[in-house]
Amino acid sequence: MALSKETVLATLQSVEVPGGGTAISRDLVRALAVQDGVVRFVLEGAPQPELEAMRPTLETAIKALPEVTSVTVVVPAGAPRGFGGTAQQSQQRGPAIGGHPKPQQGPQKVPGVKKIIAVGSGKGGVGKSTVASNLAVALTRAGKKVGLLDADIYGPSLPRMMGASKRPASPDGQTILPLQAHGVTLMSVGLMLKESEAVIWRGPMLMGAMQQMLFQVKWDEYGPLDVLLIDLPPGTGDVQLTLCQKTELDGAIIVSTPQDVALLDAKKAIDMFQRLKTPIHGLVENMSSYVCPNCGHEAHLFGHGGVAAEAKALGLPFLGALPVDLDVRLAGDAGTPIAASEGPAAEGYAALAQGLVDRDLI
Ligand SMILES: Nc1ncnc2c1ncn2[C@@H]1O[C@H](COP(=O)(O)OP(=O)(O)OP(=O)(O)O)[C@@H](O)[C@H]1O
Repeated sequence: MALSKETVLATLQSVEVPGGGTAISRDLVRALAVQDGVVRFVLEGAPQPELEAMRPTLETAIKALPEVTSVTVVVPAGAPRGFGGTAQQSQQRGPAIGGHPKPQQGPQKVPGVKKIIAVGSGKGGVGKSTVASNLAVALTRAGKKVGLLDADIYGPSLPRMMGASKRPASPDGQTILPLQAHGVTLMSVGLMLKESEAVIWRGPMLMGAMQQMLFQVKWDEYGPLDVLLIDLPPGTGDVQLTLCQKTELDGAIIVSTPQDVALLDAKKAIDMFQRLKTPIHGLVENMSSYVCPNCGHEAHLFGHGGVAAEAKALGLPFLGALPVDLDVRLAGDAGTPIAASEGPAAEGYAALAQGLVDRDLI
């Protein structure tokens, strides 16, 4: 009888590996290929020395199968640290982030959260995280209990923008306790990983991480949330899809600059949400205009009014225009969003927040 994938998986499941458990129970096996007696797979999801230590055990076990002619087990160089491990290890260093998504029946509510709103953009660098962090603070100032999840796995900037850098605690090695900054309950993949780790993840790892960020984080740690804002990565990839499939998403806000290239990508993001049946709560034009602080001249660096026009054409609400403002950038870099201060920029965000509250979206 020809060697099957199931036989190899069953063998891997039966062998205890150094560090405890099996490579299957610890979700360490990726890209298993079995063909004509040749077995190949990748070991990923635990510290590299641990993976190297278990490689010979696994190779020996697979080679012992009668139909096997060769075995190749690959441990990628620089495998992420801090994933996987036994329950005891994971309790010591906090929960493992990333891994295959767990089976789940349909979209589920996130415990302790009334509404979930995604903040997305098509293009990167248009100010999505700036808008998400400031909107979170403005909504908090308007009396709402707000959570903010940084799902921008490839460039998590919310810890810096919100002035939070502590690694979240996990008393039982499973539940993750979010941080609190400027009155906002905050969690970011960036707080759980070393800077270079997430960028090497493939789709399933990203999807697993998203699922954990939604369901393993104790979002009501500081009281039940009226809304959880999710800062998405730019584009229309695995994170966006996971979010729409795993949770009951109440709506999405799309941020764009008025520039044609940004708008083109924003339309793709809108199309994706519409196809996934997520209501679009509205569009925000960021970097809409620039008023020279010296002479008062108003310039339109990236064009002007394009997002409002697009919203009208698509029959979607236009939520507001936010100018290019040096203070907005400096405040973000300093870890205190401008919405936490007084002045015209903070008022712009307060108006954006109030508009959402008035329409009963939050
Ligand atoms: N209205 C604004 N005025 C001045 N600077 C801004 C404004 N909006 C965003 N910025 C600055 O532009 C840069 C990019 O913004 P931000 O990180 O919010 O964009 P993003 O769309 O989330 O990017 P990414 O694609 O990396 O997630 C940041 O340095 C931010 O401070």
